[in-house]
Amino acid sequence: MNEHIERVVVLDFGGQYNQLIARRIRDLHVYSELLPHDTKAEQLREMNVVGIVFSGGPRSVYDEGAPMVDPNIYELGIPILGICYGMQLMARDFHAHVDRAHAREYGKATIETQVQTALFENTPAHQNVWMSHSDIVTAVPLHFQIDAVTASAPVAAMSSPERKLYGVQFHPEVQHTEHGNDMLRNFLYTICGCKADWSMDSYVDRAVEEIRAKVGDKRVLMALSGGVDSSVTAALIHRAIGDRLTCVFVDHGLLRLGEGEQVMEMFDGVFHMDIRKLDKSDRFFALLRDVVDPEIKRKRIGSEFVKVFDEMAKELGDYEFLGQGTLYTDIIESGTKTAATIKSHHNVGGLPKDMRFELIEPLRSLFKDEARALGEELGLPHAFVWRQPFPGPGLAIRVMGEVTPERVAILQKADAIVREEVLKNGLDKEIWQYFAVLTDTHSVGVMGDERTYFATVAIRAVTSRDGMTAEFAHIPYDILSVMSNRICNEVAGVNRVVYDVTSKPPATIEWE
Ligand SMILES: Nc1ncnc2c1ncn2[C@@H]1O[C@H](COP(=O)(O)OP(=O)(O)OP(=O)(O)O)[C@@H](O)[C@H]1O
Ligand SMILES: O=c1[nH]c(=O)c2[nH+]cn([C@@H]3O[C@H](COP(=O)(O)O)[C@@H](O)[C@H]3O)c2[nH]1
Ligand SMILES: NC(=O)CC[C@H](N)C(=O)O
Ligand SMILES: [Mg+2]
Repeated sequence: MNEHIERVVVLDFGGQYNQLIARRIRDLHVYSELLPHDTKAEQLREMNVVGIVFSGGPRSVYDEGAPMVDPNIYELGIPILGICYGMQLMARDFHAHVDRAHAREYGKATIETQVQTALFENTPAHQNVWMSHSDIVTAVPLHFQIDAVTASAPVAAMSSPERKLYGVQFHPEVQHTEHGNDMLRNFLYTICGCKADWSMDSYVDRAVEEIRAKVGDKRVLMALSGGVDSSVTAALIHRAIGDRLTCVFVDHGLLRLGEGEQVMEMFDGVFHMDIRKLDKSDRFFALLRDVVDPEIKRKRIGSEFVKVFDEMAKELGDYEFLGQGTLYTDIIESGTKTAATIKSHHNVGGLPKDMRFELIEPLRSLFKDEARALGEELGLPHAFVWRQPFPGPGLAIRVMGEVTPERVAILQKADAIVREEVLKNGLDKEIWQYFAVLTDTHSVGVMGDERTYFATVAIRAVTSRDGMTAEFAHIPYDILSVMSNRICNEVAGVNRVVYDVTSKPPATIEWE
């Protein structure tokens, strides 16, 4: 990357949305990248940085060892936007007070702007934003002003416009902050004076070149699930190295009803590459016997996947590389040096430490919508690119408690009904993911004048753009009612259906 290109740097305090901030800025045609929070002011001065963003983060600013910035950064005269932890840090550094866990705010909040600063230009005085914090700035530092409040946050936004320092308690980078993109645009163009001189080079060409350079004349074994990310990755690797790519699709017994066959059918005739399906359900069920802890489930599945690939590689000959459709979302949720572990995605945090493969993951800095755009650019059929995401550990993380073939079979039936009804009613275009969860709760029911004591199924359906934040989908009651009736009537062992009405945060999309 050309050092002289104008850039906005995001200093990383370990927040879940950090890469998303950089991504949103790049979408606005300004080059942006994430750097460690302790990057020196001197280094920034040499890099043609025109704006700095302090990201959010899981820590509290007064915690021992809480991540800090080089104080000289405030002397650079470069505009700074502090987001959440970033604003709290700015408040602390200028000697204002931050209260620990004063008012927990997760999800939607309404701010009322007090001062129409450059950041809020062309946005309404009352607007919905997305919050995810428990600490709070209670008073602004000297020479700062309060720009916005919410019902529970006395300082939802603050600034010192002369010094070009701005802070917001909410997250402008997430889709659910209505005018977040306008605020980022204002920050870039009005406050930092950016030129809009960046556009994503042809990602395909660059990725193909990188794969060729890394793999040389060797071969790649690709973990293919039939999902969006691995299909796009396979197409990309295939373009780079042709038939030195072998794809392996593992049926771990935790797939949705009929999925094993459907995936192979889908690929047939579209992908002219070597694809093998392996039936390993016995092994995975044996491994999950008695396991109820979600993190243990994920880790066991992740390492078993790699074992299967390892055996396959030995059987087929000589493979040093493992291709995976890992996205940035999988990496951040699995935890990094500064980011907390939310859940270990099987393909990242679930990988064994002594794995002998080197990984090829060309999508690892992308978000889902970017992966989809890439898929379209590669000419993949619409049905591949717009499938709803399905997690690698499959139904194991949608069966609360122990995973047995019998419980998975119950879930498969309930889940098929949810999917059928969503498709029948044409809701699949607006809903990001829709599925059933088998809870570990039993409850009393009455069926045919008899008492039952059966399992509860939860329906989960969310809207989202990239899976980082989500809102529960507003499925009409009459459709929910059909789903509920059908599940209780058609799936033996279920007598109650509930609808999950939580957003992410505070919940996640999957239940485990
Ligand atoms: N059943 C499977 N067989 C082989 N590889 C798998 C399987 N399930 C997941 N993987 C690997 O793990 C990666 C991550 O899974 P993930 O579900 O996030 O991606 P995906 O299945 O490719 O796309 P989507 O998010 O649309 O489901 C996949 O890209 C793939 O490389
Ligand atoms: O490949 C995957 N391996 C995993 O271990 C995993 N866990 C969650 N997901 C998917 O990631 C998105 C975000 O999910 P959560 O809100 O539940 O964290 C949603 O789209 C989830 O379906 C996974 N995908
Ligand atoms: N999302 C964040 O940056 C959270 C900041 C801080 N840990 C809080 O709870 O308020
Ligand atoms: Mg998947």
